Amino acid sequence: MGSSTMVKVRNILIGGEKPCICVPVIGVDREQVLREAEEVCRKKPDLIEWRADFFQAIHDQNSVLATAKELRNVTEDIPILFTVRSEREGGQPIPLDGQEVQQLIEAICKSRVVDLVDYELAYGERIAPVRRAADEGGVRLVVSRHYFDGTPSKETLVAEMRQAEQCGADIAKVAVMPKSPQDVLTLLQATEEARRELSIPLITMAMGGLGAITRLAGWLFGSAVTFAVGKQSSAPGQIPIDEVRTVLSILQMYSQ
Ligand SMILES: O=C1C[C@@](O)(C(=O)O)C[C@@H](O)[C@@H]1O
Repeated sequence: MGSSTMVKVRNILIGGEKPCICVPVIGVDREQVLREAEEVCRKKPDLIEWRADFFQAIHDQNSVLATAKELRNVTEDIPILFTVRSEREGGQPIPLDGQEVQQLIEAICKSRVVDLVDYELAYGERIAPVRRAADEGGVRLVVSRHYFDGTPSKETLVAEMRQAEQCGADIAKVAVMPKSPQDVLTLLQATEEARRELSIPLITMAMGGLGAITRLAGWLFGSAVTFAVGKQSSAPGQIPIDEVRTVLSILQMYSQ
């Protein structure tokens, strides 16, 4: 099929000709989140990710919704991706179980204060109701899978992106932790194959130092978004946004 579908979110196009840069915000409370967001917005990322698993009041839905609303005022037209990364996939320990996370994500979708939500492929049957809530709120759904301890086979990675699409994802995302240059190639090959097969945009990265190349050149293989550091890093191997932007612009200039 080939990834023909682009996802338009506010003023940006995900899966278009240019790669998008997403910067995480990982503050632990309202003040930190808003201050960090103000600071990173000055660097003009294409997207902001609120990693709400770092937020200490995550158990208090009203507080999460109120902070998301304030974040919206800070980021203005920069789209917000709302993520509660599970501990098993590299996130912070949080006092919510699977059902409570689902309820929170659905509430966030329906509140319409964010533009995209991340939900893990491992949640399985819970994805369908989240998809419906996303539709209700006009929110885009990113279905993700993270391997913090290694890199599965290319076939597994492609199958997971395919499964994400079948579950109704608007965007499929996979992250791996390479232990060798071969693992980095596996991630890039899986990206390139999935790009040819699937119709939704992909976000892929290899983490850590070995994987840094994928954060800079992954879009040439089909990764539509790269995560970069605005103020604080949310995963190993992320590179500061200004440096990512410089390299992307050089690659874009000479890869036409
Ligand atoms: O899924 C991802 C990608 C990421 O893990 C990275 O490696 O850049 C960073 C996370 O904040 C984000 O949710």
